[in-house]
Amino acid sequence: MRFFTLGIVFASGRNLGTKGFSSKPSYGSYMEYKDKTAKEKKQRRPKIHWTEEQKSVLSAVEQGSSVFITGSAGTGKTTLVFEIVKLLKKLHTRSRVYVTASTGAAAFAIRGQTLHSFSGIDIENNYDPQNLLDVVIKKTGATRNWKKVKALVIDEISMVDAKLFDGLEFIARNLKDVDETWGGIQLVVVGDFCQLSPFGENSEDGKKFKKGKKSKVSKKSKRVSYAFEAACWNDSFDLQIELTKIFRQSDLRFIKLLQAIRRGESDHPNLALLEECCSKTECDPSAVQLFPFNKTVKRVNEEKLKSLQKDVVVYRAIDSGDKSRKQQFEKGIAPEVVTICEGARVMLVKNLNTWQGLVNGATGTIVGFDETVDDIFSGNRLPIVQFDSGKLLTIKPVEWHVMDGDRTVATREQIPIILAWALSIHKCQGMTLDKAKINLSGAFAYGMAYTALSRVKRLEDLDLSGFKPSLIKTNSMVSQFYINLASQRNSKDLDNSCIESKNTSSSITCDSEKASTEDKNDMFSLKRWLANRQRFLEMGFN
Ligand SMILES: Nc1ncnc2c1ncn2[C@@H]1O[C@H](COP(=O)(O)OP(=O)(O)OP(=O)(O)O)[C@@H](O)[C@H]1O
Repeated sequence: MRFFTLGIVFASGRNLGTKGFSSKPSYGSYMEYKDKTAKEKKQRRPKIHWTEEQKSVLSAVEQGSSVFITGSAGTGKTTLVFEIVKLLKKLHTRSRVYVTASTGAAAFAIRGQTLHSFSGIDIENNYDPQNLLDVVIKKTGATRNWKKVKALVIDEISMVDAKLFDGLEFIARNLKDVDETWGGIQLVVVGDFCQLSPFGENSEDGKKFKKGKKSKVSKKSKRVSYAFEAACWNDSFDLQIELTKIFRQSDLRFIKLLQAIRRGESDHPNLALLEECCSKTECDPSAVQLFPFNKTVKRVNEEKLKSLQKDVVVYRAIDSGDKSRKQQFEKGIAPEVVTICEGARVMLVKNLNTWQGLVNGATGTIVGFDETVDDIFSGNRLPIVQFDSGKLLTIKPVEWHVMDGDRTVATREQIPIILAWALSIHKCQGMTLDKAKINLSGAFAYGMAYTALSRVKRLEDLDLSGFKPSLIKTNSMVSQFYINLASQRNSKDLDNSCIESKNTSSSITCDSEKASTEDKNDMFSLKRWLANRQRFLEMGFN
């Protein structure tokens, strides 16, 4: 098994283009409308320059290795998954690659299906491996998936229980009838254990538990067990890698602050920076408000919509496909009903055009309804959104799919916006927000403060209330996991360097040059390199 963790490297955010869409498209027929939408999708996409870390993952995947990819928020995990899926499909053919995520929202984001629907496991199942196997064998579709799968991607692993992870491995080994870990399936597992997880003390039920209202759920979910605690975890991967180059933020002070919060440090000197964000007197009306609880979010959005005192327009989703699979839409981000009016604050919930900044999480205001374009299904005029970036766009319906491998089993058609005066912190995981007004009062979960604060690119875009250092919480098992991951990499670095330095006396110089050219701005890497160098000298190498 290999461990691989590079030093922390900071990079500036991507520069997005400025071209806008026409605000008043006029499409004669439904087919023309679909054609035009397809052409728009094919517009130039931004070029991604893969980092060395990302490249090492891609080359490992290309060689058939099983990998675990982790890293802070905004390190490009999801971006990498898309590229990995392309590679896997070339390696194993389309129909043998299954892309899954532990939640509906995450599954939509990576154009996959939920882990449960792929595997045939129900959420309420007892995770005893033999019991799980018995459940799956009775399901023809799931058994077929397991027999067919050659590569399995699992995103948002922080939300998968250790027992479930072991159970899935047991099923794979048995149904594949191959006596290897995971029955020889190439596994790609992705996630950040420092962000939110839905179970145990990390869920809203955890709050009930703390307050002493011992509900059935809270009793059951008292113990948090992370996938990395699974007995098969270490044998499951050839490579475990922590991506360290952060793309979402570029301000070094902010990055350091977020890293400290991610590690659960509630006394970091950079915490003082948050004080400035707490003392803002004027609230930017374009900022998305984030709250720990859904009920607050719903209340704020409803109150705001009502206060506009305008006629509302209602868009109902059109669902098609398998009835049981359609239920999955309820858990996803695709809204069933969108109720809006002129002046409403909204947010895109699908990437429309990454190059133009029209991405999941982009916010704007409804400035009117297009007189020339009807929603083909509801007959309503389509809404025109003035995005905060300045772009004006008529929002047309898009499709979300529930997949079973490479088969679409259900489709939802809806306009891809939701009301966005307020959102829950759980819902914003994975999003980049232009501006956020975060109220952390009552934040109850490990990683909640980190997940919320890491959504914005700059400290200036943050308006904070209800914050106290005690809200910074990281599970100690999670911290230990990351320390082990880093230290195993460090000792591997040292071993390799020692071998190199025995072979060539110039190896330290070469490494030094490499560090200074590749990681110019990377103080952490440099410090680590210096520490290693010191250890070298102490060991008698020079
Ligand atoms: N190699 C790269 N070059 C330039 N931009 C990149 C690169 N990799 C990722 N990005 C950009 O970084 C941003 C964050 O990426 P992404 O959403 O994939 O991060 P993430 O690790 O999945 O974040 P989160 O954990 O919050 O979901 C995106 O805008 C993405 O386009």
